[in-house]
Amino acid sequence: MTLVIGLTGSIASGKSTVSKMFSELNIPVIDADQISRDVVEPGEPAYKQIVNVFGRKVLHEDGTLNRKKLGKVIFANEDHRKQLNEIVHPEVRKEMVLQRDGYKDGAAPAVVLDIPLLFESQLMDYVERTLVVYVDEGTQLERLMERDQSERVDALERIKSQMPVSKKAELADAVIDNNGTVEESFQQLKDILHRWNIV
Ligand SMILES: CC(C)(COP(=O)(O)OP(=O)(O)OC[C@H]1O[C@@H](n2cnc3c(N)ncnc32)[C@H](O)[C@@H]1O)[C@@H](O)C(=O)NCCC(=O)NCCS
Ligand SMILES: Nc1ncnc2c1ncn2[C@@H]1O[C@H](COP(=O)(O)OP(=O)(O)OP(=O)(O)O)[C@@H](O)[C@H]1O
Repeated sequence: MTLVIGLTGSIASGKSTVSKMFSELNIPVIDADQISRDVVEPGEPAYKQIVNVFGRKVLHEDGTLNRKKLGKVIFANEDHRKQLNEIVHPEVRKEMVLQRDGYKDGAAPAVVLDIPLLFESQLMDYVERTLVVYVDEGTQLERLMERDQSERVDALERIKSQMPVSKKAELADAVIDNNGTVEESFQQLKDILHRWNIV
């Protein structure tokens, strides 16, 4: 049986970093962020709805989505964020389920759904176990600003648009404390997967 693991956390808590560790262990990862990029490509249904709702101001000259501009709009305004989520999330969920079911009862001992908004979007029924990558707020802000070269106000807007990662850690079946080194987090992951009889 293939165990379906929901990997989540908050922005810049280290989900992608832990996703890479799963790949190193030959455990497949389905990345909701990547799917959310695929479904807004020009010509996709969600792309047309985004242009209808937000206008061409959120597009580059070449017609592709200006992610920075759309991000500014939706992280500064909850109503706009809800409008975008209503357009994109159903398309992401459809594709995620398709990919997940392709792995079930396959050879892999587990498949991972990397879903940033797993708890906010109440997607716990899509997975069997939840794993949260935890980081304290100060480290989260520092790493986010460093990675995205973003301003403090923009980084804080994104962090505040999600459930606090400390709350997610309380809801999770297992937690990786990612405040230390990447190696220390990798050891925590292996210990959890050993407990779950995956490795
Ligand atoms: C607004 C967009 C265009 C900004 O793109 P950008 O390349 O700057 O960010 P990216 O997509 O890489 O997201 C980075 C992180 O932001 C956070 N985030 C993204 N969208 C949201 C959202 N709607 N609500 C809360 N947090 C979000 C997540 O932690 C995500 O991992 C993009 O984030 C988007 O399309 N969001 C709506 C779809 C969505 O909710 N995706 C995240 C979960 S599937
Ligand atoms: N243990 C760690 N030590 C130092 N830096 C780290 C650690 N874990 C992650 N990072 C760095 O912190 C930043 C955020 O990590 P990552 O991109 O994995 O977070 P994320 O949760 O996937 O973010 P997002 O929600 O935006 O997808 C990256 O630049 C990453 O290299």
